[in-house]
Amino acid sequence: MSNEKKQWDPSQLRKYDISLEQIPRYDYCDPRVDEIMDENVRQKPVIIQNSNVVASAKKWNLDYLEKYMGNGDYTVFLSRNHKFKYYDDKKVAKINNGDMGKNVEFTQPTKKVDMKLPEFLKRLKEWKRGDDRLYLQQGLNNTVGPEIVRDFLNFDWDFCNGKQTKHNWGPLTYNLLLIAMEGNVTPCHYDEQQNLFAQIYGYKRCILFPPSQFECLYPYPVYHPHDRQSMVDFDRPDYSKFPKFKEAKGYEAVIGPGDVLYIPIYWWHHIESLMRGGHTITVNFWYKDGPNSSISYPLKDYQKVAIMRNIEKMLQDVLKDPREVGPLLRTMVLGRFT
Ligand SMILES: CCC[C@@H](CC(=O)O)C(=O)C(=O)O
Ligand SMILES: [Zn+2]
Repeated sequence: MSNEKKQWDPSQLRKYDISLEQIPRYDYCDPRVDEIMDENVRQKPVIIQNSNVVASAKKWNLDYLEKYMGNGDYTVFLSRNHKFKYYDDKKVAKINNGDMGKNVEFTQPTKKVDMKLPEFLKRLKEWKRGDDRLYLQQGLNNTVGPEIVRDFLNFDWDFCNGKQTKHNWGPLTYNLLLIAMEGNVTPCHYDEQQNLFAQIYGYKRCILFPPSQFECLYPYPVYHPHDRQSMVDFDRPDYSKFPKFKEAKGYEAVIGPGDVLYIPIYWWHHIESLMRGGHTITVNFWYKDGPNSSISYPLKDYQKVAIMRNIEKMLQDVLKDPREVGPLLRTMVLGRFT
């Protein structure tokens, strides 16, 4: 892991026992960027350097944001530890109203609150060991002030739209503004969207795995609120429950201001704000997948993940009790397809 910029030190990275190779970095105009992103060839992660995707947000430090973000209520997650594992509210509700039977429980690992930006920034500045950690994760919408809207409109949309068209992505669904405390971790998960992950301030370490590593990363069942998240705790992996995690092979990079990391759809990613690196600011660009013009065989790994998801959903719908899904699949497969 080269830290060519000397802006950070390997001691600021959390230690994991995972085999990792470097994610390549190329200038935004280098043809290899599109070759790597090409969905028909590789669709692998790449760091796009020196683009102007979010150049208009270079001035987004905390004072500027406090001054111009406006008076909206922003979504902030609170966590008792450094992890901010995503959960789906709708799936929590289904469990709480007994849709999955009485034997399924779920404890939310983080608390989602609405907070005005000045309060968030005050808590960030006054934070001391033992306090809840905070992570602001807010869709950029019309609650932000006119200066922020102007900066947003001045993102390099030609570049983003160019990638969307060239790589047959679907519509842009979301731009999420992410303001993290140093050391915050978003644990390993995949999203069903293409992602241009634009780093604005501070440094984030990103660990990615291809969809083919599905069986090494043990995602929660689809009905579970932690659907799409890995069940493996990278800090303390339970190799008896998740033996194949030992075989996981990933990619990593540390990204800084001006870097844009392309996270391909269905690729697993674990993202951490460097320890002792101060707060970080990121804006992501989530795009739905485009229409599959023509299905080509063999199917791609990520398409097989989508198929497995649909099978799980269908079984869950008909069986109702999640405890029956495993035994039925074992009956169907063991001794017949193995
Ligand atoms: C809520 C989104 C968090 C982000 C990871 C991170 O920056 O902590 C991510 O997972 C993504 O952009 O897909
Ligand atoms: Zn994600």
